Amino acid sequence: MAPVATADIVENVPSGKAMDSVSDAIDDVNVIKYDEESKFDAEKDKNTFRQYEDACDRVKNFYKEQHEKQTVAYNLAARNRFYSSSRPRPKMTIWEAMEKLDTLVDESDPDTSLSQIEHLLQSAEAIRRDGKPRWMQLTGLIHDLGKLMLFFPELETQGQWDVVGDTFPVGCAFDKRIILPETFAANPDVNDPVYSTPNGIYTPGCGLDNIMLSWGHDEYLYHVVKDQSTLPDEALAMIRYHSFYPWHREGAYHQFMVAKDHEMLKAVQAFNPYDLYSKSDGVPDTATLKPYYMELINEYFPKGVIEW
Ligand SMILES: O[C@H]1[C@H](O)[C@@H](O)[C@H](O)[C@@H](O)[C@H]1O
Ligand SMILES: [Fe+2]
Ligand SMILES: [Fe+2]
Repeated sequence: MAPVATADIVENVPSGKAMDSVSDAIDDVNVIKYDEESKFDAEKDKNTFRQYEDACDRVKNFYKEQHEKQTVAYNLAARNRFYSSSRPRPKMTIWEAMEKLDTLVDESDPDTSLSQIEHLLQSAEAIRRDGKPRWMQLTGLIHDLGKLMLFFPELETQGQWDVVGDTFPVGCAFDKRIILPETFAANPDVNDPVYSTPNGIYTPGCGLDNIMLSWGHDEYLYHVVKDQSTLPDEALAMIRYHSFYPWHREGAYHQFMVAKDHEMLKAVQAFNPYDLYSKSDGVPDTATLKPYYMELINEYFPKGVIEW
């Protein structure tokens, strides 16, 4: 857990008794209160988001390709490439990464016409306006930076289908609650005697850490951030599972969860409205917001330059 900027809180608090309330105050700024209603999405018309059956051909074709090609074999190969010790790792700061990502148009997304940097700032700003912890604001700011993998040739991404879009486990049956489920018919794993069973290669209660989620920007960024930042576990879960809608929204694959996953589910669900419904907010002014977020980045990424 990262140290909180305590200067303001600690000032003028000399006695031992009062110090207790200081640590209470520190906890308070860092903790998400799950029972507290989000003010931010109360006004949104949620039925206008994620309408995949009515989506344009660009989005439908994206999922057709993704559902056909995300196989166990492909996922193992992608992970091998990523973990290979000989892989040269590009180096850049978080802000440089945000600027680099800005040219990407996400083919899986029916809900935004804005650039990636604007989407990241919208998410972070919505979290900040709702008075959520600083680490969660930063999580909003960076959560999609994994899409940068498209620009790193050594990762050999195959197109957008192994970078963006919702995620789902491979190695067990594809659940009907994944969007456009009929498009899995063309995935060779549906004919595999093990991968096509409800639990597949996994056992119930094995924990989500042991499930191979379709390869893409969530898993990639999770691995980059977990060793190079001081962000808490909840932030790492928000990054790793934010596209896992069949799990966090539809309630699928719960048989694999362990106690920690139930805690993390609350965090991911608390994060989701800020990712999804902020897409209809106004366009943020990048230059004005930069100083605030640079400070936040420096707080949780002590190295400055990140190895991607
Ligand atoms: O189209 C979107 C987009 O690619 C997001 O970054 C991802 O997190 C969502 O799950 C997906 O539906
Ligand atoms: Fe995402
Ligand atoms: Fe996002």
